[in-house]
Order: sequence, then structure tokens, then C-alpha cells
Amino acid sequence: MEKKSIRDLDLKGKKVFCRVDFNVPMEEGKITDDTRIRAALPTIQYLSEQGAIILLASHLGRPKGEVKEELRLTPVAHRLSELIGKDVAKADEAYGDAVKEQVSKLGEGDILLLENVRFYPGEEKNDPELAKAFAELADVYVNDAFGAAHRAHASTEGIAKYLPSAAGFLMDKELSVLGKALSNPERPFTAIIGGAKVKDKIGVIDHLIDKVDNLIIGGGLAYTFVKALGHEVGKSLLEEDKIDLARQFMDKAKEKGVKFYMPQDVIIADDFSENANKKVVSIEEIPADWEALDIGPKTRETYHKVIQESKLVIWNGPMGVFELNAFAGGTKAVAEALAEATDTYSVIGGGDSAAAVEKFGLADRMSHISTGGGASLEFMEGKVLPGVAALDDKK
Ligand SMILES: Nc1ncnc2c1ncn2[C@@H]1O[C@H](COP(=O)(O)OP(=O)(O)OP(=O)(O)O)[C@@H](O)[C@H]1O
Ligand SMILES: O=C(O)[C@H](O)COP(=O)(O)O
Repeated sequence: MEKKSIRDLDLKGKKVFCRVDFNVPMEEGKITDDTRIRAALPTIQYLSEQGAIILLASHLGRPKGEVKEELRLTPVAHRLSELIGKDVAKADEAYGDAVKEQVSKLGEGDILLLENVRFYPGEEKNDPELAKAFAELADVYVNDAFGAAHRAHASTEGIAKYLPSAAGFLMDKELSVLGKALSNPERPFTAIIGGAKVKDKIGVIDHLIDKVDNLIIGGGLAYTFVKALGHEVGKSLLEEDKIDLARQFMDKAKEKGVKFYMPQDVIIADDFSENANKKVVSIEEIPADWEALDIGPKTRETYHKVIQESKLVIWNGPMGVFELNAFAGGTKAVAEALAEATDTYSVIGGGDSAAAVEKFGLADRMSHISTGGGASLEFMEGKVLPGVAALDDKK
């Protein structure tokens, strides 16, 4: 069911509690990537233009229900103010009388950033009392925090029970891009699944195998598939208890007529380090005391070709240990293939793949980079996102 959008709301003079995902990476009090703040700007700008009184709420990090000075949202308020070109007031709490007092002084179009909602134990417990306390601050609830939509927390789910609610523009865009890809994909449709563990990707592989034309496997999880084919993997990542499942996925792909691609050659190393000795070998030849840390040149070529021939590609998870330059080549090759494939709609499923694309300076060559890591993964698994389900339906 389609959800109400902020366009469906009368916002003039209304106090809007707008949940955003400002969970940005920080080092020593400095924001190192403001993508998520930029991504929320269209909603905040619209609310402001419509004459709403804007209360922004977000989590930052995992303070586990306690005040952690280094996780206050003050640097985020400063950055937002620079980006939006107007003052952004900051509250030291996220609800209560002092906040109400601050809110009462705001005019139409003004913005107040509330304190980190995870400073309160009730947030992650989805405590109805906390949800009510948030709701008391406002007339309307807008959720633009796609990145946190897989969490049923007081500010992402609970509050929607007490206020009229709608999705913000970022939420809408994420849901429509990912939703269209899964329900009505342009073909050939290719999924590229990498990352560390099969365990984390079972749901997404299982769900996508029913929908795609090509399934490409890479990253640490590929070696459980290599083992399932009967080859030795040396010291590469291996989940013994998932070998059968890997075999079942390969069988299912065959039954469904899905073309299944896995590494043919790999880069192996004698140590998990930048300066390790490296070799390119075929997957039948991984020695006992070496580990495979990236896909090899032949594999890159094959993946490049499949990407070029696809109309839609969804990518989640790196092809190798991209944090080390020595093993970033496979992930970079996939990112470059997507950048070159101008007729291909490329969807990057957040998290590490988004970080990799950013690192290679190719972010603006992708069609859509999701702001959600866990959220986009759960969406691609076909799961209901509680932060979305809680919003009012479009009539
Ligand atoms: N061959 C490999 N051996 C060991 N580690 C690997 C290998 N390939 C990739 N990795 C590691 O996998 C990690 C990323 O996988 P992970 O499953 O945590 O994230 P992800 O797939 O991007 O998911 P999310 O989107 O939730 O961040 C990276 O840190 C990368 O170094
Ligand atoms: O960074 C994310 O993926 C979201 O902000 C959710 O954060 P969480 O995993 O701490 O709930």
C-alpha cells in the first residue's frame, strides 16, 4: 500500500516532528561524510518553504540509552546550517518542558535539531511513553529516515501511532527506486552480492534469485560457494555450516534459469595485510596456507561484460578487502564497469558498497546510492520495514 507523502499534508504553521537519519561517520568531533545530511535537504527545505515549524530528530551511533558527550548532534546542527544556509537551533534534549519552551519560540520555517534520540533507553525499546513524549512536541510526524526504517524504535515507529504521518522525499525516493527494481525490473536484471559472510546475505540471495536474470557472487562469501563446488579454499573465509546452502542456491539458480557467476580466478595472499605476497590463481588452485582476498582479472572481465549487458544492476557488498589498496582492484573494477555502463540503471545498496564507490570517486556516476545499509538489505530481502509500515496509507 502506498504511503502518504509530505505533499499530501497541510503544513503551514504546523509543528512537524521529522525523523531523519543523521547517523554520519565522525572522527574527533568532525563529520567525515555528510551524504546523509545532504540527502535530507529536499524534505527540510520543502517543510521550511511550506511554513512548517521543523523539529528534526535523529540517532547518532549506538549510545545504548545513555548520554555520551561525543555523540551529541551539535556538529550535525552546524553542518546542516551551513548546507541549508540558515540558522539551525539545537536542543540539549529530545523531549520535555525545556524543549517545548524552545519550540514555542520558533516561527514558521524555523528549524530545531533535537538531541540524539538514542540517549534515552525508551528509544530502542520502542517505549510508548517516549513515543508519546515525542508526539507531544508536534502536530504531524514525517519520517525521512530510510536508513533507520528497519528499526521499530520510538522515533521511527512508535510515534506514528499518535500523530498524522507521512513519508519525506528521501524515504519516498528510496522506496520507489528499490521497490520498482524488485517489482518491475528492466531486464536483463543483475544482482551483485559480495561482502564478508553468506550468513548475512542468505535472505537477499534467496529473495533476488526469484527475480534476477544474472546473479554475481564475490567477496568473502564466494569461498563457501567455491568449497561447495568441491575446491579447497585454504585460509579464505569459509562458513562450513553454509556449504550445503551455497549448493542449494546454485541448484535453485539452475532450476530458475538464472545465470550464476562466481569467481574463476582470485588474488591470494600469504597474509591479511597491505604488504603481503600476492598471486593470481584459478579457484581450483588455492594453496592451503594462502587466503583469497579479491577477485582476479578474468573474473573482473566477465563481471564487466555481464554489467555492460544489463539494464538494471543492484549491488550489495564489496568483491574483496577493498579497505586495503592491494585488494581493492576487484571492487573498483565492478564500480568502474557500473560507471561506464551508461545504459544501465545502477543501484548501490548502501553500507560498504556505497563507501567503496565513494572511495573510488565514482559516486556521481551511479544511478542511485541508497542511504540505508541494513535498511536496503532488509528491503531487498522482501521484509517489511517497520518505519514505513507505521506511516499513514495514501487513501
Ligand atoms: N575475500 C575476502 N576476505 C575477507 N574479507 C572480505 C573479502 N571480501 C570482502 N571482505 C570484507 O567484507 C567486508 C564487507 O562485508 P559486510 O558483509 O560486512 O558488508 P556489506 O556487504 O557491505 O554490508 P552492509 O551493506 O551492511 O555494510 C569488508 O570489510 C571487506 O573487507
Ligand atoms: O547506519 C545505519 O545503517 C542506520 O543509521 C541504522 O543504524 P543502526 O544499525 O545503529 O540501527
